[in-house]
Amino acid sequence: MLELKNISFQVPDEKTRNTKEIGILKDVSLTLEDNQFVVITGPNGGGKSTLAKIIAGIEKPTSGQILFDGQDITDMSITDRAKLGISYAFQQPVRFKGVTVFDLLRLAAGKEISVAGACEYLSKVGLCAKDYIRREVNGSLSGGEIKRIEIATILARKTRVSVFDEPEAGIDLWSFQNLIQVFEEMHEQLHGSILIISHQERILNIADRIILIADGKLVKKGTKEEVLPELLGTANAAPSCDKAANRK
Ligand SMILES: Nc1ncnc2c1ncn2[C@@H]1O[C@H](COP(=O)(O)OP(=O)(O)OP(=O)(O)O)[C@@H](O)[C@H]1O
Repeated sequence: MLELKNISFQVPDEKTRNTKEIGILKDVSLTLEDNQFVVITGPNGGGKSTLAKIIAGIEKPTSGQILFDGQDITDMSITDRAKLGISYAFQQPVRFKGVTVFDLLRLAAGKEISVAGACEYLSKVGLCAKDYIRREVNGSLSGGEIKRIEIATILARKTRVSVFDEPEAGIDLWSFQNLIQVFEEMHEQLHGSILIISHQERILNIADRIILIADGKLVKKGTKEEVLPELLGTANAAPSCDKAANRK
């Protein structure tokens, strides 16, 4: 079980020459139960990616505590969190020059896997495996391809907590349908928790719980029946222009 207790994240406000701070996350508490599928959604700039990075250990909260099975991991590095079983797929994945797709999948699996085994992960994310397995994970891959390869590495990793930041970004409609199935299968077969940041109603629809984050705060959490109607009802509301002022 992963618990976030009163997480806040502040950064210096450049507009005030760093004399003041901007609150990106404000006192966010949430629990990710074992085997639970949670989707975090909310308006752009609300703090969702920051929260995911805090879980992965990429950012450190200004205050608050993160517990994993009761162990305080707030000050733990990304590598140590990964060893504990927390994996994270970036909104914009990183490229690794000189490393092939096969190497990356083997590294992710943490053990020797066959080419056939690696190809299976690629097929799951809608890539024709033979076209990609020997390719380098460099700038020659398109945004959608690299995104799918990264999702395949998370599948290979089979960790206790898998965090995906907007997995749908850059993915075409056909592959998107596949992706939904991948997440459903992951949820059924993997004994771990899945946390997805998404704006897509179809991903929200397959979640056990939905969390709404806006303006750095946890605004609502509950089942899709509890959260979706209100969310869809407010989706057309005009965006606020005084967001920056509200953050203070
Ligand atoms: N290190 C930082 N310094 C300054 N501002 C930051 C920093 N990190 C995040 N922000 C700001 O905090 C806000 C929240 O960013 P974040 O990426 O977490 O939002 P998000 O909810 O994931 O948005 P989106 O839906 O657009 O991906 C944004 O306005 C962003 O510009």
